[in-house]
Amino acid sequence: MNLMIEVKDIVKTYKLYKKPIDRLKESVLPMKKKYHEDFNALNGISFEINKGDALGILGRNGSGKSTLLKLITGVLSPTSGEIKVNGRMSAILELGAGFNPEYTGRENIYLNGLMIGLQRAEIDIKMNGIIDFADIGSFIDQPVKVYSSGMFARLAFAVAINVDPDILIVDEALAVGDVRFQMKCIEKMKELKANGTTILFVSHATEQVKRFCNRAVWLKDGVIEAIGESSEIVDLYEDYMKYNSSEDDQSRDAEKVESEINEEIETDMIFPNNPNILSMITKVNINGKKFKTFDQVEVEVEYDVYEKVISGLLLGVALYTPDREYIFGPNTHLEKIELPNTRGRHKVKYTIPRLPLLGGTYNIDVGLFNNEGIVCLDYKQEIVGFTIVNKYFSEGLVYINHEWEILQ
Ligand SMILES: Nc1ncnc2c1ncn2[C@@H]1O[C@H](COP(=O)(O)OP(=O)(O)OP(=O)(O)O)[C@@H](O)[C@H]1O
Repeated sequence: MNLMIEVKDIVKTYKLYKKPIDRLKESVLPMKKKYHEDFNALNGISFEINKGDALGILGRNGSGKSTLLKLITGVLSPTSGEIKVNGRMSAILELGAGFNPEYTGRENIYLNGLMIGLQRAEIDIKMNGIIDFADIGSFIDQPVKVYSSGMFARLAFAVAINVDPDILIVDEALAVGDVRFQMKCIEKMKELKANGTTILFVSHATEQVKRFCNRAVWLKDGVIEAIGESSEIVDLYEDYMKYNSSEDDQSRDAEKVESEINEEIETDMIFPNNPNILSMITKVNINGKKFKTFDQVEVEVEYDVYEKVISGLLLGVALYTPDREYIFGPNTHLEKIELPNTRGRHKVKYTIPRLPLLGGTYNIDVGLFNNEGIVCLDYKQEIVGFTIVNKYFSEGLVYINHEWEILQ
């Protein structure tokens, strides 16, 4: 095992001032009164990352994720503790960080390359690859202050990803940029991961962490709540968030999933004008609105693929209660079903032969993803629903097979 990052008992204390003037008072009257409160954004963090690990960093807003990444990249220094980094690191922390707004895109590629530790000649060799990857046309010779956030994202990613880093650090940035570009980035990140690059990845999209990372750490109020195998940690975190998410977190989640409820869509395949739409769910049908426990439920999903082919396309069908309790959500990738992924219209039938749910109302979400579920191509929340009505025969959410035995 090759240790790439070692974080030992890190504490990061920020000084919090009630009013801006307090900071000034404290600096001009240094030996007098203390005008600030100490706030530990991180408190006693220790972990190690080995070569080839992809570590997802989870935590609600303000839990200390960005602070941790800034400490690892050296943008900030810890108040106490030690961080050892072994290898060349490239990072996308905040979009535009590390860019000089007055420089052109091309000049900023040099600036970033030099900061990462490349020689000018090495940057020259990589320059065309980076420009091709960013794909922002003639803007590459414009000052970056005129860029849109999408262009920024493209350039920042193109640089960070194409400089052969030993360690790549990505903070949320994937959320910016269009689907096509996200897919390109994920492909490249997978390639880096396969070649042994160590990756640290902060994302509010827990599914991305589950699918892309092998390990994850959950930060809560500046301490490690859990660390380990990514799917386990994501499950723990999601469980916690279900009952403890703030409005802030919820609004982020709502942004993530554009829900289009019970939408009726065209019957003929129409190619969308928007080049970011690569595939779309066009129809979802269910074989009834009212069932009894153990009835067969069939959901037919029709979708269009607008690309010649979408590698790694997957379809997921998820069952929810009206309170958005997640009951069950298989997908074609996990179950090794080869989903048609070439240009044209396709139709898939999902069958639950004996639905074990007890009385109540249930909803179904349908999602199309690519790259083993990392990039969402289309998502229909609560697109169909049904009710289960029975004569009274049991209680609870699901019927679990069981036996009774009278022992005495
Ligand atoms: N420069 C600073 N001065 C004072 N407090 C700060 C400073 N930077 C961050 N903090 C505080 O430290 C805590 C951790 O912040 P941090 O940005 O690391 O959280 P985060 O998990 O990345 O949050 P988000 O998901 O919203 O980006 C927060 O309470 C934040 O308000």
